[in-house]
Amino acid sequence: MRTIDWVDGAIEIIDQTALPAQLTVRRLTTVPELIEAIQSLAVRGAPALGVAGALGVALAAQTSTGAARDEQVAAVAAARPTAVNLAGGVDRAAARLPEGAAAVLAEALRLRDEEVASSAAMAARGADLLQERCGPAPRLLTHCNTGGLATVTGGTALAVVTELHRRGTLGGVIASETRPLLQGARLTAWELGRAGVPYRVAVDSAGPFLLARGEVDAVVVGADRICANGDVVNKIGTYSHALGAVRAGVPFVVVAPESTLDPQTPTGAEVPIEDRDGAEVLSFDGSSTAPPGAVGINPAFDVTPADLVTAIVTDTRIIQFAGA
Ligand SMILES: CSC[C@H]1O[C@H](OP(=O)(O)O)[C@H](O)[C@@H]1O
Repeated sequence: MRTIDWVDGAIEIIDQTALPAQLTVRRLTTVPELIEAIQSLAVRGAPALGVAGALGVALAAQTSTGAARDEQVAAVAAARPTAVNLAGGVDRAAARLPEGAAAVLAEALRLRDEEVASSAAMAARGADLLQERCGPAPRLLTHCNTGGLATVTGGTALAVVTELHRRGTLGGVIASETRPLLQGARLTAWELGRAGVPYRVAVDSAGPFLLARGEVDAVVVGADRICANGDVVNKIGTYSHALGAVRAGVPFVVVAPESTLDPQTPTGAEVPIEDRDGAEVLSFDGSSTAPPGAVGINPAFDVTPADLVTAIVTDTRIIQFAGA
């Protein structure tokens, strides 16, 4: 099942806010509906956002013209600031606007198909690397959600996990829950369960201690933007796991398609970090967890400096960092 696709003239997505309780497909027929879905994380994950951005341009080209269309295109690109794929997907499809709506859609569908192929390539390349570096049955820690739900299908870091399971060489996997929106506990757990992969869920702050206790052979995560110097921008909590990995002497491996590399941005210091509503921190499953008057702080991403990264696995290469 694809996380996002173009079906009969509209965008269809799996509504990730309803998982794991309900598997719901939503049909988006207007650009404002798409923007709301992006901002509420009904559709999320860097590669999926890239395809959403490109299909958003196709939707704008199909439903509006002139300045109104251009405003809608700009609004899609600005829906979330951190994952480079979103604006990248918009730019790629928008370059075809002079050729007409059909050309825009064709470009968006090419991007969709490229992301599908990228997932398969990263799965094999990443599994080979981890087996080489960590022995025949690596025990992994992963953060946030990087499965098919974060892409079109297949995933990035989680595709490596499921590939090792398919090979019969996965020693185990711990998914950190990923507060406050629980992409790990809700989405990664759901995907691993469906794939028949045994897993355990840990609170985010347990990661460094589990590493210190020798329970993890490698940390494997995705990315939302990889800067020119190798700094990795990813879900909040990634940096803590990287520090724990280096302290424990185990590899910290990032799995991301080439479309997430951003050579135009020199370092992580220049990346806009999405600050989400603090109320997300102060509630759980719809119930408030803090007293009236509490104020939440809610950066959605952090920056892992390149010197903490062992390797970046993309769909076409492995970038090794000597420092780690
Ligand atoms: C394979 S990219 C997944 C990437 O996106 C997530 O962010 P969000 O759930 O806010 O879209 C997280 O950073 C994942 O690593």
